[in-house]
Amino acid sequence: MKPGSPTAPSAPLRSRDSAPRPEGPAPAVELSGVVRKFGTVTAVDGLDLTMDPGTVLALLGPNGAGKTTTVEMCEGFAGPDAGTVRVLGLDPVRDAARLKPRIGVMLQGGGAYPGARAGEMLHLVASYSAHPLDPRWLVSVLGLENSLRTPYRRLSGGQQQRLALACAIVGRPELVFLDEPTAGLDAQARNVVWELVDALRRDGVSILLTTHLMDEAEQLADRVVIVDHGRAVASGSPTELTTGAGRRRITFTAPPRLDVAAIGACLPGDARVAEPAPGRYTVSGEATPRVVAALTGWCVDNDVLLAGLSTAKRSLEDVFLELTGRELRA
Ligand SMILES: Nc1ncnc2c1ncn2[C@@H]1O[C@H](COP(=O)(O)OP(=O)(O)OP(=O)(O)O)[C@@H](O)[C@H]1O
Repeated sequence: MKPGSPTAPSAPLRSRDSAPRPEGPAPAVELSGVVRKFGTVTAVDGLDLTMDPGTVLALLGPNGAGKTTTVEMCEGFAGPDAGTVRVLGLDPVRDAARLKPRIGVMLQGGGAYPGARAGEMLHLVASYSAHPLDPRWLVSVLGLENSLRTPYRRLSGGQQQRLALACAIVGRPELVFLDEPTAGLDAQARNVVWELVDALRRDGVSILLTTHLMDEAEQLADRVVIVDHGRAVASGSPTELTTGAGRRRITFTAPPRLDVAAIGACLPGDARVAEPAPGRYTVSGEATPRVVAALTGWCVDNDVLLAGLSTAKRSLEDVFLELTGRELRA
């Protein structure tokens, strides 16, 4: 949360339950070999994942990657077909009664009573908690003052999203699940949500969020797990994933179907060129002036005009493309 921000949370967010437990801190979330099938569709396919307490972990992946299914198993809505799921050291299905007071859940689509007014809903959810946050403070931070008397079904999509977030955190959970928390929000509302997530993290709350927005994952997460077809294809901090231990890579755009083997043969060292998507190329190995000169030299010799060339830090989108050969938004 930026200093001086008019929406800066000032109320204590820390869970009353967040003091170290005698048995030592269990991982906030631990999945081991988790499989979940729907008929012939394998939504989650052998997923391993460990999330440290007090951190923000983003599950990043395209539509249908298995993010929501994974989160729903953590929330105890369904058990896995194989493997184990542990949340705060507990089995979310078997130990649901012990776990529910310690977690907050923001569902895609809200999971609300359609006729209830926004203010009634928030106060109802707050009443389930022994030590809730002040609902008036949350309403103010999330800009919901003018929506309190509006029935849930009449709220705009963005207002429903913000109310769902307020309901997820009003009980001071130790761990919050946020499924696509900024889907459908405008830039201003998205920033408010990002700032609130940041404030929760600073107060020691663990947050598992799903997103298909690279900038959201980069901005919020301590650790990103890139998911595709129900599997983790890469994980690490945003910096680790985008810089690959500090190295910069060359990417370039040019007409599709260039002879990548021929280009690679002109480059110094063992650099290889790949075309993971039509017209988008990557060069393996570290970007150096000699590699750039050799690449542009090949273009001169072959009358190829580059549309773009970058030696900047890779984005998570680039990382996903390199790993899967597909665009993250596809
Ligand atoms: N209840 C269900 N019945 C049948 N198939 C399902 C069910 N829930 C999920 N699936 C399928 O499982 C796969 C993973 O879906 P899931 O919703 O977990 O992906 P996701 O990564 O959250 O996608 P999105 O970003 O679109 O929400 C998809 O192929 C989806 O169609």
